[in-house]
Amino acid sequence: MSVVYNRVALIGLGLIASSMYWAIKRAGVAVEVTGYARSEQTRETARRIGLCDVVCDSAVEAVKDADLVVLCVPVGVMGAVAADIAPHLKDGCTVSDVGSVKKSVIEAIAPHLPEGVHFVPAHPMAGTEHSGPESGFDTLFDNRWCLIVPNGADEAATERLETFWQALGANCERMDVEHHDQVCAVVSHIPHLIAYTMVGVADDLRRVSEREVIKFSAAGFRDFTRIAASDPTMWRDVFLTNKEATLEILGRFTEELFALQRSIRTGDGDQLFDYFTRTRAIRRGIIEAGQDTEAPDFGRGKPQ
Ligand SMILES: NC(=O)c1ccc[n+]([C@@H]2O[C@H](COP(=O)([O-])OP(=O)(O)OC[C@H]3O[C@@H](n4cnc5c(N)ncnc54)[C@H](O)[C@@H]3O)[C@@H](O)[C@H]2O)c1
Ligand SMILES: O=C(O)C(=O)C[C@]1(C(=O)O)C=C[C@@H](O)C=C1
Repeated sequence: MSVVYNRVALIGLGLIASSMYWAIKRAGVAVEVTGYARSEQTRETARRIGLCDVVCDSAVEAVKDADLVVLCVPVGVMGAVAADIAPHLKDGCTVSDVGSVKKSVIEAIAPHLPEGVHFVPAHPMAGTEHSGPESGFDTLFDNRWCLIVPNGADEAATERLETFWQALGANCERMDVEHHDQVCAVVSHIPHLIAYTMVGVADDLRRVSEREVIKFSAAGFRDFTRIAASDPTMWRDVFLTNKEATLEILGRFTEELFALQRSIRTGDGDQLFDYFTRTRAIRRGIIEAGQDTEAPDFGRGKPQ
């Protein structure tokens, strides 16, 4: 793979930035990668594990002469970081982010950026429940979507960023801002809220959580606990900044939940069966589209 950006700066050295760094090295798409994280401890860890070619003690230093600057911090602090680095950006460089929410992040970042800097927001649809500089790995983005939200950005700068993400293993798709936030509310934000709630309910039932949860939990509840172990700062910010879309989808979700509750109470087995049949087809569709690498291959029939 050839070099796409000479110098890349990663601001915020957590799961996503560290995965980006290892994937950048694997692909050889940048000559030099600088990094900055707010806490001294994170910077020390980064230096110890060789995360980034140069770990800087300020964001201003990290973005100096960078051709691509990627903001990899929680969505609630994107604006403050943009304000800090804006006067020090190289003319003609691209600024991007990996935030899980787009409308509020664009509103927070864009006003700070000088003319002559290209702003191309992006969002890799890949992650784990882990966070911090030691949680990243180079295959995180392989065969995952990276949503690009150009929002009027320069075409050449957008295509260049797409080439970069493709080199990191992702497939790119462009989306407009509102659509992005609504889709992510459905496929990511509300599922996380449901997992947090389910694990919280189990925890409230102390008797259950102290013994039975650990002892009897099979795949179903374990999947919920994995998701509910996700970073509290990141997810607090997601819900506070994607209020409109998450409240709308949550409203739809509770309506459906009440309908199912009614079916259980009235003994409407047909309604429950039809509902579960419909949702099962969705799961199979995801697997057939090759989006779940851990799932069994339904095409091969039942396991022997
Ligand atoms: N974790 C996921 O599954 C996932 C997936 C896609 C996108 N995202 C988005 O990526 C971004 C980063 O998420 P992550 O999972 O890598 O989080 P993380 O908690 O692993 O890392 C965030 C990093 O940002 C640093 N940071 C926080 N405030 C800062 C500031 N003011 N200045 C500089 N650094 C600061 C933290 O110290 C930490 O190193 C978030 O915006 C999140 O919404 C996360
Ligand atoms: O795989 C996970 O654990 C994730 O939570 C990743 C996940 C998701 O919900 O799919 C989480 C947040 C993102 O913005 C994108 C991806």
